[in-house]
Amino acid sequence: MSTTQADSTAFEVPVIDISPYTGNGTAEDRARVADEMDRACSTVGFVQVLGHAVPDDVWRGLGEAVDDFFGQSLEEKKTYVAQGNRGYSPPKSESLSLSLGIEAASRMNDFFEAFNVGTEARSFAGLDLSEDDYGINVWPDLDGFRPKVEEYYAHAARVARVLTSVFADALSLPSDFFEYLTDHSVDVLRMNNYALPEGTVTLDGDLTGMGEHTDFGLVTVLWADQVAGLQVLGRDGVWHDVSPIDGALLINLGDLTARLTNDRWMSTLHRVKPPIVNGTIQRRRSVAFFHDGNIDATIETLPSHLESDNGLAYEPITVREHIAAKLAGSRQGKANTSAVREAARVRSAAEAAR
Ligand SMILES: O=C(O)CCC(=O)C(=O)O
Ligand SMILES: [Fe+2]
Repeated sequence: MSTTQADSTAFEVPVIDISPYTGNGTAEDRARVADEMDRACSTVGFVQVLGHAVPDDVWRGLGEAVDDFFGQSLEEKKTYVAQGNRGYSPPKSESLSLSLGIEAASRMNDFFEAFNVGTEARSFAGLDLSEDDYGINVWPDLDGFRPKVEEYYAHAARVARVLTSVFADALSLPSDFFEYLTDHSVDVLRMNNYALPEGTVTLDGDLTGMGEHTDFGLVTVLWADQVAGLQVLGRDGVWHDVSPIDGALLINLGDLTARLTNDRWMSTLHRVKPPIVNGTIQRRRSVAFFHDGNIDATIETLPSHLESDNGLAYEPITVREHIAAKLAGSRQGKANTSAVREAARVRSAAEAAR
């Protein structure tokens, strides 16, 4: 067994049933869900969501698509390497902790491999958007892959939008508040595969599946295997193992929502450190849907949350500027010096674990 510095006692990721929002819930039921969301977002920043209404066959189809894609040879997968935040990322091509300005302790890039698709500028015919900001999808030549992924994508996008309407209620905002931030949202679906062919690296217990990071945008909807590996940094400064209960989607807030609420709602640090059992890593899959907001939207702290700034107010930032700074870190090895608050949290957790 590797040491993961995780302690799973006394840490729970709240379970919230959002069916009053996905169906026709009463005002009272919705208010209860919004209250639960406010509590979860201000104490944990991760939630397990039930009542999301993703049909079982769509859920299963996504898993099949992921297996089909990653089951190909590395050589085949590499033919889908693409520009920008699209296509295939081979193992060890990224280092997520640099998105926070932190050098990975192992100085080794993360071993996950990923395949990304997302919103394209050309889907918004009436708007003058650049493909450089959005990206052009590449689709593998695999039977059934594209329809399965597109079906799940549509559901994940729906769930993300339902969540922002829960957020609007929970933050006492007008119910259409998030619409002006998200009507041409930069959304990306990232399929992650954590598996290392035997003999490719030394299994020394210091391997990182995906380095510690916060997500960049408004909210992330995460479909994940129940295999161990995902760890979340609690307010106690300790990394906790998290795995979803049956049928739950995990959701977590990103930096932009933390900025809106001046950190009352948490963009929680997380990482993936699969346990190594008898010298082998158990394969794990996850699929993250990132709902990041319109590329040209300016994110500034809500007037209702300006008071709680402990002397550290966030400057307004556009979604474009924020994403560019984070990606420059994880993809080009350039530390993001503006993520001061998040980086301080990672360092103090490392100190505490010593
Ligand atoms: O694999 C996971 O469970 C987490 C993935 C993740 O954090 C990400 O893709 O941003
Ligand atoms: Fe993440």
